[in-house]
Amino acid sequence: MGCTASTPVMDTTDTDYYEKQQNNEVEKMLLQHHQQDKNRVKMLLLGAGESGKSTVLKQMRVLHKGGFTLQERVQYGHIIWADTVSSMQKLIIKGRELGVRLDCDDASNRELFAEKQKVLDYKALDDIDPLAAGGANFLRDYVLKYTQDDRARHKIMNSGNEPNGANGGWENPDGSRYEGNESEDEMMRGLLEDVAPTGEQSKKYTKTEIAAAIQKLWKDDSGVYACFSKSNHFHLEGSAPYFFEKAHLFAQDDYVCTDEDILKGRIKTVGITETNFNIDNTKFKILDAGGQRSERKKWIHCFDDITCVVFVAAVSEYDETLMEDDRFNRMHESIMLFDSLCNYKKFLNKPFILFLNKVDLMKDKVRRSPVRKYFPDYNGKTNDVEDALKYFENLFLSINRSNRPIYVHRTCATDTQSMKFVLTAVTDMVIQESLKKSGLF
Ligand SMILES: Nc1nc2c(ncn2[C@@H]2O[C@H](COP(=O)(O)OP(=O)(O)OP(=O)(O)O)[C@@H](O)[C@H]2O)c(=O)[nH]1
Ligand SMILES: [Mg+2]
Repeated sequence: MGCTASTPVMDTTDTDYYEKQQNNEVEKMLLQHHQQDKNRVKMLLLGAGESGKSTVLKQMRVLHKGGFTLQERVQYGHIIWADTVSSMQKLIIKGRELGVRLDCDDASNRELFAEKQKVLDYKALDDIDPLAAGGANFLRDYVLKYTQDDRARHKIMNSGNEPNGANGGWENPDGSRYEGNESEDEMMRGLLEDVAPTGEQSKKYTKTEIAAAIQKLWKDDSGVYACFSKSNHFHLEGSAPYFFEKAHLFAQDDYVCTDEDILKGRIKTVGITETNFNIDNTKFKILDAGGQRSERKKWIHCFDDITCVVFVAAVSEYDETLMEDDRFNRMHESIMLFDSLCNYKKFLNKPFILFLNKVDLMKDKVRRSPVRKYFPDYNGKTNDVEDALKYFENLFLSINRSNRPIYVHRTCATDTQSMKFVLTAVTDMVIQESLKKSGLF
């Protein structure tokens, strides 16, 4: 008698059987997801606040995702208009504080004097839709950035809370989240009372008139320009000159922002955003982290399974202080951050890329602001951008205590043409590296 191998017979009437089947399916799916995730390139964009991380990500979207939605173009239109007005107001107010003589403060210069009055009276929040501009996050950032009212700043800074997440929820000091709306709305209303317009004043002028006044002050008031040259002493939007030049367009209610406008515009990143790309048949997940101090405690949550890190440092900021603490030099902060990330044990065997960003602004800056004044051991030529860039590049590289090379690129993140080359070189290198690691190359 032959012997046959017996196969266990499943009792398909058993309810356990169906449960086991389902579990197997779920496990299979999880495994597949895990496998897919392992094959995906996970690139982290890190660096201090305003260094240009989100601008790099925007360029990736222009190159690989066809750019921006209409909703984003409208949102940036509102934000840029508010930033245009507030930046000019700030130049006038800071000019006085810094002792810069403004032509528009001279009552005998009637035209400029009147234009200044219009700009100072105008309340940008009157003419924009705060919801379309980003809701609670926009309003809070607006108040923090521009109000001259210390009470409002103080109230926010000491609230112990930070809005985070798309709907503007707040993280409590103990780490729990508050998503509620009522008291947040109330708080925002309270804050805005401190800075909000009476409504009456603004309505005296149209946006077109205000745009014309801004452009006149920018072009004809030598004091306003002199104050701009000292803007390393206070916080001013880096793209303010661009906004002033195009103020007449941003003043139009139906103006739709171009790609360049969006690249020049700024929305601070809150938390960590994830964007997926398909580049040369490789899936990229790019994580863009908010760089301001209060945001950095969230970084650790995305450090696992990283393929590579792109560290963005704004080299033009060697003579500026932090928005969040004006006692700290921005470049020192960036170097300190680079030190801890480049030598962080989880990143030691990962490709590490350094973008020395804002080289366009650096070129203008070295002519008027000597590097040696802020970095006494700088021994390159004064006013020489190449020497200054080399100095900062060496400074960053000297911090690397690992054996792996750091890939350095000098970038202008707002320039699509040059970024196309840089980003292609970076993604090619990362794809090659990950193929080598997976043994496929
Ligand atoms: N001129 C110039 N402006 C730049 C460059 N890179 C970024 N910017 C501008 O700098 C501002 C800040 O850039 P973001 O990309 O928002 O900075 P970030 O690092 O994402 O900042 P956080 O989200 O706060 O961490 C924006 O207005 C950009 O347009 C550059 O290379 N040149
Ligand atoms: Mg950002």
